[in-house]
Amino acid sequence: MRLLDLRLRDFRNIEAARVDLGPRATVVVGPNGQGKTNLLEAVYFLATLKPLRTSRLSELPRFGAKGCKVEGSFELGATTRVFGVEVADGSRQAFVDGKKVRELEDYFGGVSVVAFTPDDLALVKGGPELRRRFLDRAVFNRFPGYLGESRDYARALKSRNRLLREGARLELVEAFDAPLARQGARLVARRLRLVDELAPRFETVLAGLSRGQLEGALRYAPKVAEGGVGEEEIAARLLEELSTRLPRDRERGYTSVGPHADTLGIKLAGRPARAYASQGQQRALVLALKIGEIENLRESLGYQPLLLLDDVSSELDRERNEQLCSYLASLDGQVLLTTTDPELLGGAAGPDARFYAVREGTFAPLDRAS
Ligand SMILES: Nc1ncnc2c1ncn2[C@@H]1O[C@H](COP(=O)(O)OP(=O)(O)OP(=O)(O)O)[C@@H](O)[C@H]1O
Repeated sequence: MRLLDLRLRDFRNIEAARVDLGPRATVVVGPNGQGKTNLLEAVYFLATLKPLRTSRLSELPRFGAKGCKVEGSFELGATTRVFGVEVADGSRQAFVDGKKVRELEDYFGGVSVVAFTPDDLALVKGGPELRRRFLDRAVFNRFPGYLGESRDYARALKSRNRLLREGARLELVEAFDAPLARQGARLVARRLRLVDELAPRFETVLAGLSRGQLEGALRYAPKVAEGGVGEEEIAARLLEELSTRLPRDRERGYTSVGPHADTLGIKLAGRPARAYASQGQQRALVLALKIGEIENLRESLGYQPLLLLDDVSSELDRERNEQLCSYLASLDGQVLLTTTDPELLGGAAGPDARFYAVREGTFAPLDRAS
C-alpha cells in the first residue's frame, strides 16, 4: 500500500492543496497553527472515515465553507485506486474511483493508517475513555468491519438510553436488549482478539525500549467474558446483566453495562500504570503501544500501515525520541511527519524524504538544502 498524492478542498484551514508523498518519509514543516495537523488529520480521515481530533464532522469544513473534500490515490498491489471522502451538511460520503460507496466495509480494502499525536501521551494517565478510544481505533485498524459494528451498537445503545431517560415501560426497553447484547458481544470479542495479539508485542517492545527495566501488561477483561468464553456466551451474559440492571439503569437514565463502559488496563510491574507510572515511564508505555500496534498490523496485514506522526518528537524526552527515530529509520513503509523543527527528526526521515513547508494552510515543496 502506498499513498501517492493527496488533494484537499476546504478542509479546516486548508482552502485547496495538493501534496505528493514520497515513497518513505514526507515531512511537513511549519510554525504553530499553520495547518500541519490539519493535513495529517485529512489523511487519517481519508483512510478511516473518522476525524482524528473531534467526533464532529461539522468541525472539518473550513470556516464559512458548506463542506469539504479529501481525495488520495493509493497504490494497492498492481492497481491504483482513488479514495475520496466528502463532508456536506454534517454527514460524510465516501467514494472509490469516483463512485459513491454504499457499504462502509467496501471502502477499506487494503488501506490502513496508524496515527501518533501528542494527545496520545495522555493515554496512560488520562481517563478510561482515552484508553477505550485507543483500543477501539486499534481494533478498527485490524478489523475494518468494526467501524460498522460499533456504529450499529452505538445506535442501539442511544435508543435504549433515550427510552431509559424518558422512563419508558420496562417491556419497551427490554425489546432493545437482545440486539444490544448481540452487537455488544461482537465488539467485546473483537477487542479480546486484538488485545490477545497486541499484548505480547507491547510487552516485548517495552522491554526492548527500556533494556529490560520495564515490565508492562495490557488487560482487557470485561466481567461478561470471564473464563475465556466465546461470543455467544458473552452475548447471553450481557443480556442477563442488562436485565438485572434494568431497574437501576432506569433510575439513572443510562445503560451501565456493555463495551461502551469497559476500558483497557495498562499495567507496569503488575500495578495500574495510571496510578504509578512516572512521566518517562508513561512515554515509554505509549511508545511501546504504538510500535506494538504497527508491528502487529505489519504482520497481520502483510504490509506496513501508513504512519502519521504529529510533532511527537517535541513532546518526547531525548532518549525516547532517539528510540522513535531509529525505529522509524528501520521501517521501509511510508511515514508522514509534521514538525516545527526538522532537527528533532534526526535520521528518521532518511535520505529520500520529501519536505513541504506550510503557511496559513498553503503547502509548498521545500528544497532540502534551503
Ligand atoms: N474548520 C476550520 N476552518 C478554518 N480553520 C480551522 C478550522 N479548524 C481549525 N482551524 C485552524 O487551523 C489552524 C491550523 O491548525 P493545525 O492544528 O493544523 O496547526 P499546526 O500547524 O499543527 O500547529 P501546532 O504546531 O501548533 O500543532 C489553527 O489556527 C486552527 O484554528
